[in-house]
Amino acid sequence: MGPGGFYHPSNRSGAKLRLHMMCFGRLWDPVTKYEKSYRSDGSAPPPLPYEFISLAENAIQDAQVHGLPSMLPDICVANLYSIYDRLGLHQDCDEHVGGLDRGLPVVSISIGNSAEFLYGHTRDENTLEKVLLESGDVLIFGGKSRLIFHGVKKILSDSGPSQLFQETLLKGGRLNLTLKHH
Ligand SMILES: O=C(O)CCC(=O)C(=O)O
Ligand SMILES: [Fe+2]
Repeated sequence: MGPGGFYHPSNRSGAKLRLHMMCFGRLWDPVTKYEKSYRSDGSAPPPLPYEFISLAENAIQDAQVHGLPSMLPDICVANLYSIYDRLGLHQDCDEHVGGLDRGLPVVSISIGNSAEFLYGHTRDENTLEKVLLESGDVLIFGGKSRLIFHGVKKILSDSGPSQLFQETLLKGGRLNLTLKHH
């Protein structure tokens, strides 16, 4: 919380999302998208840490067997979930159309409690696949799957590494770092 830190975002209808969020590198928000450089409290996003960039680049390199284009991230959206939080089905589609067309990958890193992650090529509930994202998992979606529908259905309590919860401020929550190129 506080300037530049986690806040409680709303969607376009004014309803609060069921998570807290902050950005590194540049600003994205469910309502203002990439339009604004400063948040309503006047704060600018903190710089994108070099370690985040290198994590994303290494992950994409490791996935090269799947023929994905490389991607130099310029934004990290950090989502913080309590065990009661979730994220509805959506597409990450506010990035430049050229990058979307080329299928520039998105790198999503999970830390803390596990999440039930749903994904599919349509919004149709019956065709959605489910995968459990555990602490340390890295999910990459790019190429033909860049505009996949996805969401977090549920956070599983007491499912993260106890040492992580003891030694950090992430007390029983889940942190997701989504790295992409605007
Ligand atoms: O928390 C997650 O695993 C997904 C986050 C996400 O889809 C997003 O921030 O756009
Ligand atoms: Fe997303």
